[in-house]
Amino acid sequence: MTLQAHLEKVLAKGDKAFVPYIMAGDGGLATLKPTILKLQQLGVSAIEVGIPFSDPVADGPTIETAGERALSHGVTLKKVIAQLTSFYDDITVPLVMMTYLNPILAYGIDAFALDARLAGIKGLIVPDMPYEESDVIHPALKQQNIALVQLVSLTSPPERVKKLAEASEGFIYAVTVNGITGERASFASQLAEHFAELKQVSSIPVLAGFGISTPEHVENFCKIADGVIVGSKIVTALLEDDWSTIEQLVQATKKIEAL
Ligand SMILES: O=P(O)(O)OC[C@@H](O)[C@@H](O)c1c[nH]c2ccccc12
Repeated sequence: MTLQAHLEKVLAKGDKAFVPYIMAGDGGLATLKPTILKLQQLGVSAIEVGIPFSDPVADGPTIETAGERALSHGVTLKKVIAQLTSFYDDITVPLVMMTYLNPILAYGIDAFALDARLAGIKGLIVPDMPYEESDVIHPALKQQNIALVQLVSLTSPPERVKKLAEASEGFIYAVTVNGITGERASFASQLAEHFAELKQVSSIPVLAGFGISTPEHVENFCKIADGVIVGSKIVTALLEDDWSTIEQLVQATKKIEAL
């Protein structure tokens, strides 16, 4: 099943999508399997699997230090893919990989796309690759049925939003703030309008991400979007082995009445 179909199945049940972000290999590569299987058991809709990178673009301090920890464990794109492949049969939740372009080019685009599919990757986010340059990897991804997810920022002009919304695959990653990843206390007030416009130009699910860190945030964004992506809060909770916080965030997507 494609990433989009997976998410639409969640939405058809009346739930909203919950997508946790994890830094692969934070705590060592051996943590990857138990973490993914436990999140899957909690009923998350997909998992964004981040590849640590020496030169990240949009990462705030929490994700950045998680990346440094993973790198100190010797984690690489190749090792993550090999590890995921080793428990492929246990994975039922769609995986969305977040990696920068350089590791993909170093891997070899066709080899990466093939190996990623064999590892259970259904979608890909490449934050430092502008949509205009996505032709470099898009054909290889298409061949392996891997959706290339586009990020839409708050500052994109309407024409560009429309273009990105049409080009995005799997879902649209709607960034909720101007700036970097990380927990936030509050959000801009006109977000409801922004999401309404985004929903209007998109035919695929629209998920909100950046700064979402409490059950209340999750509920609020689920009223205006099809679901949420939570990164920093999940990374911190995993570090502290605090599964009740994660469970509360997931549960907050299950009692949503649309506006
Ligand atoms: O950490 P936050 O604020 O909850 O946001 C999710 C984000 O961390 C995750 O999706 C992500 C991590 N690194 C990225 C780089 C670009 C875009 C998105 C990301």
